Amino acid sequence: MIKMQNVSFQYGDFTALDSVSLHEKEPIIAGLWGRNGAGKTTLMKLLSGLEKPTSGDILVNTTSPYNNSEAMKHVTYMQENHPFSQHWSVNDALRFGAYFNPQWDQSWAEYLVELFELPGKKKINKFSKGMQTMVKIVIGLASKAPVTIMDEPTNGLDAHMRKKFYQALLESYEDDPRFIFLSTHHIDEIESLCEKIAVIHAKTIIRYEETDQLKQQGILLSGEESLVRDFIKSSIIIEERRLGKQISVMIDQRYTEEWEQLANQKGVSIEKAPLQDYLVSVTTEGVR
Ligand SMILES: Nc1ncnc2c1ncn2[C@@H]1O[C@H](COP(=O)(O)OP(=O)(O)OP(=O)(O)O)[C@@H](O)[C@H]1O
Repeated sequence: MIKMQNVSFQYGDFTALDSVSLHEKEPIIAGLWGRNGAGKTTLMKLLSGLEKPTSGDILVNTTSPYNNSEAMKHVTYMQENHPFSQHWSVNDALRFGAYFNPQWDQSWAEYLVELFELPGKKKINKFSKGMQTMVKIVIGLASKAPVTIMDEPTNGLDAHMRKKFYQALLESYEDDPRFIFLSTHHIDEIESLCEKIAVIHAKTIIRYEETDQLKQQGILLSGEESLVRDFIKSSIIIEERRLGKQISVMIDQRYTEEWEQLANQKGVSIEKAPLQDYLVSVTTEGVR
């Protein structure tokens, strides 16, 4: 489906991505998590052929995406601020979607427009941020492209609409399994949908793992400082807070029953770190 091998990318003198490798051969829903400016959009632009890598190789469905209109018939990329024409209504956007995507599913498009209660004739530039996101979702899912890339697809959606998005995405994926890649900086918003998660940091992909596996990482320990320090021994501390004689640390370990039993024996309090906190901590330079 997609393969990036040692890909680097520069905007002029500035290196935005450095030696990125990412390989997925299964049709799955995968997430791309990274902090602001980490390079999510740049990576997505490279995958969708909008930018040419400075070095390295990219294959999408076995062909190089850059400047390759044939390959791009099988890739849909919905950008964070998608450049819809000033004059387009939803109906116009659907017409263009149908024109550019050979696998376009008009009945799905109409179903989604109804699901999101979008007015078909109103100009998209008069829509709220959340409504513009919904239009992106409609085009992205109705395209049924084997590689569907969506930058920040939950941007501006309220809880109710987010739920509708989850439902639509999963239904669409079950009907037609394909590689769907979603970026976010709030992992909680997409984690339940994604089988795997890629983490981008320091200009490269530092993890690409099963979501269930990643969710087990990160242990929070707190208690009297000497007890906690003695307990963690050589584990890597990725976050540390102090309150008088007490400290609270996060360590980069898998939460297991064994850790739980040991902590209880030593009088150290233990909990599983929330995934978002864990990701923020592993991508924060400093405490080690
Ligand atoms: N056109 C450009 N010219 C120069 N630098 C750029 C350009 N576009 C992005 N960058 C830089 O490249 C880096 C990665 O940007 P990118 O937009 O890919 O990050 P992102 O993870 O999508 O960020 P965010 O979550 O804030 O949208 C940032 O440091 C950004 O300032």
